Amino acid sequence: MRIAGVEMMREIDRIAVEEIGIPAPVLMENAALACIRNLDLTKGYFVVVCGRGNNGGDGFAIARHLYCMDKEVDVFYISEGSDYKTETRTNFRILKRLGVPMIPLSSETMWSFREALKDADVVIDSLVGTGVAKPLRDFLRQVIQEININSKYVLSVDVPSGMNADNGETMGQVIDADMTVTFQCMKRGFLNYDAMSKLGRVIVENIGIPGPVEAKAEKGEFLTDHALARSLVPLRDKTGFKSNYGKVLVVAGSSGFTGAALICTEAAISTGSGLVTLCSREEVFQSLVLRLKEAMSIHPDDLEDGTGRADVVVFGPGLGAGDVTFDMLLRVIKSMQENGGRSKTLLLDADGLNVLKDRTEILTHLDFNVILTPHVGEMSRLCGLSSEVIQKNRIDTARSFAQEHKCIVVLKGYNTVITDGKTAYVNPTGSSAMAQGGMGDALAGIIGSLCGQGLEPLEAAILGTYLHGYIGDELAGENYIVKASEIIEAIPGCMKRLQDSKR
Ligand SMILES: NC(=O)C1=CN([C@@H]2O[C@H](COP(=O)(O)OP(=O)(O)OC[C@H]3O[C@@H](n4cnc5c(N)ncnc54)[C@H](O)[C@@H]3O)[C@@H](O)[C@H]2O)[C@H](O)CC1
Ligand SMILES: [K+]
Repeated sequence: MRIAGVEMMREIDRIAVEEIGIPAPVLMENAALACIRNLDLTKGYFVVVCGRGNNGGDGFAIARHLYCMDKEVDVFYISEGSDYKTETRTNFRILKRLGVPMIPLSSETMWSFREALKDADVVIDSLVGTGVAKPLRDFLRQVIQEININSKYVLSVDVPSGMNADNGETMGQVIDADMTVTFQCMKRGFLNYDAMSKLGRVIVENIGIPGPVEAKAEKGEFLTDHALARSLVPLRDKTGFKSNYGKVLVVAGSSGFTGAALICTEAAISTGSGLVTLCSREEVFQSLVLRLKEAMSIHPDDLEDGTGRADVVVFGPGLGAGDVTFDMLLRVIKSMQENGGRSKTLLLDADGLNVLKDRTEILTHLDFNVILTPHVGEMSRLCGLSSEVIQKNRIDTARSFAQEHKCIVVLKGYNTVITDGKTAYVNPTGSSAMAQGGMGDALAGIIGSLCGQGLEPLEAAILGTYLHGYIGDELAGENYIVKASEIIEAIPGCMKRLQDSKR
């Protein structure tokens, strides 16, 4: 599914109507019906609040459908401002002719508006959508405030009115929606963490604009959907041998951080790697000896050997952020450069990222694939921006770092961003039930394993993050929190279910 901002939505609309010739009233009708589909039609009394742009037009059309269904409908509308656009005027006039109660909003009608809001089972917010990107006029702010204070349940049409669809910021005042039915594409602004609490449940509805039209206006930003993730799960050949499923070297763990090594290694094994080797220090193996059943092990002195044999090196979990780790990283990089590494991948996580602080230029001239999996703190150390700035611009930050350093960035957190600098995918799975130590180590092992099984690094990162969160969501359905070890146990079953699913 594509992610779009204001300009891209306008362009999609223009191409659909002007170049392809889909009549604009058809799109408005489809938009209205998409909202109707998501309304609780067992309810009896609906209040529709309409602005003067096409978002208001959608609202007028929704009111008509509710009227046709014999629902009690009151329409309140902004009576002053710019002229109606053609389709909005058409829908406004139809309602007038039908005799649907229509009340212009003003200070005189504010009292009856308030009473209607209190009585309404559902309030439909059709004030403004993607057409406004500047601070709202005072009167509109007041209307929004009344809706927020007095309504039981609000469905926002396309965008909660007052939210900037590009960045999620509030333009003076914003509707606090229970559900947002947005059209055709996920809006970029909805991915802003601060915006999420205003959206309620988000439903993306197709309004009859064909995919190729969207593609013409596309800006390379997508939400990973189930169908994409499913299509990426590797098919295992009947005659496959362990050497067909990738050799992964995990370089991880130190005294006090043995769990990181164990989790990362086991995650790679459970995701389906043919051979997984852990490179760690003696003391790590002493405490893991009884637990690592399927993995092989090597001593750090043999790092070059292990790197030479591996298709993928996952480097960093629990290693420590000192010079020893940095030296090990340089040895891995040198060995990968020397071993003709175009198809090989280095995944850097945790301390593998921390040792790159102020040294990220070493990433730019490597002959093999590099994947970085930072959380926001690690991203901040890598790029020098504050966590606050990064969180407000997650896609842009990850994308420009990936572009500049010629690598793939997986910026972790709610709505993890995966990007190679050209395209960016936002992952919709996972929740704070997974916010625990060890989760990142598991993700690194999963992505590394998928690379070794032949997925392109970007694909491996897209599927790995989706799968990791998908498993977390399944487990969180019945558990308050989810442990990394539980994720690992569930990987094979979830991969099978994902692959077999029809959605
Ligand atoms: N994208 C599509 O294919 C379709 C979109 N539909 C709906 O149309 C809106 C976008 O409509 P548009 O007319 O461009 O803009 P809005 O309705 O969001 O708002 C414009 C409206 O707002 C008023 N206004 C402007 N600035 C201010 C301000 N500072 N303060 C207060 N009010 C302001 C002014 O009256 C403008 O006219 C999209 O979201 C969808 O809901 C289609 O119906 C289907 C196809
Ligand atoms: K709206």
